[in-house]
Amino acid sequence: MGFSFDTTYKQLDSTLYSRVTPESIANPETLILNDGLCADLGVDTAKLDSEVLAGQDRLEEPIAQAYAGHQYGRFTVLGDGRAMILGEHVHDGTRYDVQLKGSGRTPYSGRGDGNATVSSMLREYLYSYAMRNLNIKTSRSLAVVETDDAVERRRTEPGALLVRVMNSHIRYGTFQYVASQASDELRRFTDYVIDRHYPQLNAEDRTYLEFFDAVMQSSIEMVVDWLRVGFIHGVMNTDNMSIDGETFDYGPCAFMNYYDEGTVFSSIDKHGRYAFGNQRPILRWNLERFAEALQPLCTQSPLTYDELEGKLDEFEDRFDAQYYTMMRRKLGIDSDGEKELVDEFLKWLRKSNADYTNTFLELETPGTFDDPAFATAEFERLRNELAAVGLDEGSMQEANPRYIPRNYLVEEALDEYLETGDLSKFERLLAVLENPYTSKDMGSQFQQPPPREFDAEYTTYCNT
Ligand SMILES: Nc1ncnc2c1ncn2[C@@H]1O[C@H](COP(=O)(O)OP(=O)(O)OP(=O)(O)O)[C@@H](O)[C@H]1O
Repeated sequence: MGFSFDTTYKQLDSTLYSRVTPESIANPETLILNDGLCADLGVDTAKLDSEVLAGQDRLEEPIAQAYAGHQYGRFTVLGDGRAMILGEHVHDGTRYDVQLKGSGRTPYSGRGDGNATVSSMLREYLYSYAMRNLNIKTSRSLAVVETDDAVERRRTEPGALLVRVMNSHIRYGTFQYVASQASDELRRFTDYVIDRHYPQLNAEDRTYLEFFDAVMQSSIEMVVDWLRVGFIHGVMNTDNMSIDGETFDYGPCAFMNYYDEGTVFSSIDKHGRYAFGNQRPILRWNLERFAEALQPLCTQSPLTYDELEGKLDEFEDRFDAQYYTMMRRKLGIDSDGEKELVDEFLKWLRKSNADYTNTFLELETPGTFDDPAFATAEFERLRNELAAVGLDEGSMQEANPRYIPRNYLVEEALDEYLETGDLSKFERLLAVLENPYTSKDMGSQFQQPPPREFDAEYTTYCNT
């Protein structure tokens, strides 16, 4: 079977999207296809040739979605400027958006060319693949298709399309957009989103307050998962915050190596707004903007704005509870207590600036890494204290990855493809990241952090 589309978004108000046509593409070439995702979608890989993947053989008229968002704190009206939804694919009762990214201009492109470079789409493929295998809710990448067109960015590269699959692409920013339009659509749109994403808020107790609560909870879980593995999203604008707690838009993201809550890699994040340790306060800020977008619903019962603010006031406690539960799992502590020990360990991490990923592996199995940070009396003392209450191997193995996408290895793999057309390094990395918690030894080189100088200079880019 191929895709089986049934696009409910088109039943919404026409201001919410535009009907679009993918650009015609000469010689699309599939570089990589995600077999596991094809199986999950119930789609036969033989049906997905590069023409189909590039939207050239469409079953439905694609749409580009309208949305708004706070970008670096400033409100802007946006929309899919280089993306379009081919359709909503339904399989086994589950609905998925199938979206093309890098598919050409749309009514929302502004001055943009609508395109994406092959290295940035391969990069997004790899990070979303890693996140999924790290058991973090995320968009998934079905394929990368290279085109014949050259795309000019920092360097000129072949263009490419990414076929991206999500439960939906509805963002906090979609609500901001609907709320900013003088229309009655907000209530209908909110009901649509509840039906699609939170059907468990069933008819009797379905209130908009519970919807807000559920979105807040799924976002907290997502960001706590990021903190668990050292992920820095890099561009937590409200248009990149999924309503369903799915991580997406892997533009300037990267994983932290050496523990420092101020870590920023994105070239345009000059003030560290989206630094590793700022992801929690930024999530709260974003939720405030989301609550404001729901404000028009508060003029009628059952929701009042005070109730929404009451929920926001729970944010810190709820985030902390989730965060400490997660940290205890990383340290193999079963019980609910030991907050002080967790804090003491975090203090050590801040001071030592040790490699975040390897620290927990070293705690579990001392002597794994030849790193002076782990040969100190203080680390030894903390380990002994933890051993008295924690270090439960089972929980540690589930919480602590052995492999993350190390920034320098990702860059080497992408450079090799650009320079020689050889994808083997990239494919090897995907193989390592297929089972990031595996006990199988994939080779210690994949656990090696970069030289500190490389890490300090490392820069990621948006919209490439
Ligand atoms: N080359 C481009 N041409 C047209 N629009 C673009 C281009 N690059 C980015 N945009 C638009 O700029 C806005 C912000 O970009 P952002 O980096 O958040 O999105 P993106 O990486 O293109 O896509 P997404 O957030 O859906 O993963 C989006 O509305 C996006 O569609």
